[in-house]
Amino acid sequence: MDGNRRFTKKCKLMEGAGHKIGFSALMSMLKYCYEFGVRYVTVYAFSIENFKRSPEEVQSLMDLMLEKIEEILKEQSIVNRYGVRVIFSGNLKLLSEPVRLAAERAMLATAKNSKAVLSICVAYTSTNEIMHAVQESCEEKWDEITLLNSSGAGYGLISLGGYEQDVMDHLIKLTDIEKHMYMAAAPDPDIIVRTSGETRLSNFLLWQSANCYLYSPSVLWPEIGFRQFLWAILNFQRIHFYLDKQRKQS
Ligand SMILES: CC(C)=CCC/C(C)=C/CC/C(C)=C/COP(=O)(O)OP(=O)(O)O
Repeated sequence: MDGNRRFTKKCKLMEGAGHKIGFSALMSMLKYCYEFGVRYVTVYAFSIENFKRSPEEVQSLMDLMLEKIEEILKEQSIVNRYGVRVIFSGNLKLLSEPVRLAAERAMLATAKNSKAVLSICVAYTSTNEIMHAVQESCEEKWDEITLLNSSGAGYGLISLGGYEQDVMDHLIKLTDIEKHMYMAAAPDPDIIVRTSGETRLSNFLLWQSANCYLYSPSVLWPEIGFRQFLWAILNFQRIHFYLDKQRKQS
């Protein structure tokens, strides 16, 4: 959701206004998604890098987050109207207690919703997610790892699948790591939309985006609307249709 501060400057608004309008833009985009049958949406709301911003800005973003979490829990909110399960993904221990508790409350309150999943990435970076998943996988198999070390057997520790899996037994497999990803509740994305014309992933879903279509409209996030939503879907379908045709011909 790139370009909220630039939108504030561009429209000469009060500090923080761009992020508030950005939240409304998010609600509109979610409505389009759910109306058109997109069941999994993941948003990059606050990265671990964002903690390096000025304390005032971090505080104001956290206040906004808190206010908006309360809003999405209301009976008539988009989340409840469309039966959306909300998941906060990231290193939630880095959040202040009120925000972390509100996030946990939101996850609990929507846990039984089953029509769609909204993953909100906060205190998130992809490299942190991967490190966390590898550490959890090692911890899970710690007894076996120590046994292996003491026996001196020539086994591999981590397997990424493929050839080496045939010739060696491995304790930690790709599926073990994936199960511990913050993103485990959602399938890999088909489309990543990054506004303001940026084509970098900036440490977002690096593991999950291997086969993903990146769409980067030039609008700032608060300006995003139905036109960009439609373009994202149509371009994705066009590329898929073309790749399918190529595959059938070869
Ligand atoms: C509950 C919930 C999901 C709340 C989300 C609210 C929201 C819109 C958060 C966006 C936060 C953010 C750092 C966006 C990037 O724009 P930027 O600040 O980096 O702006 P810039 O790209 O112009 O510098």
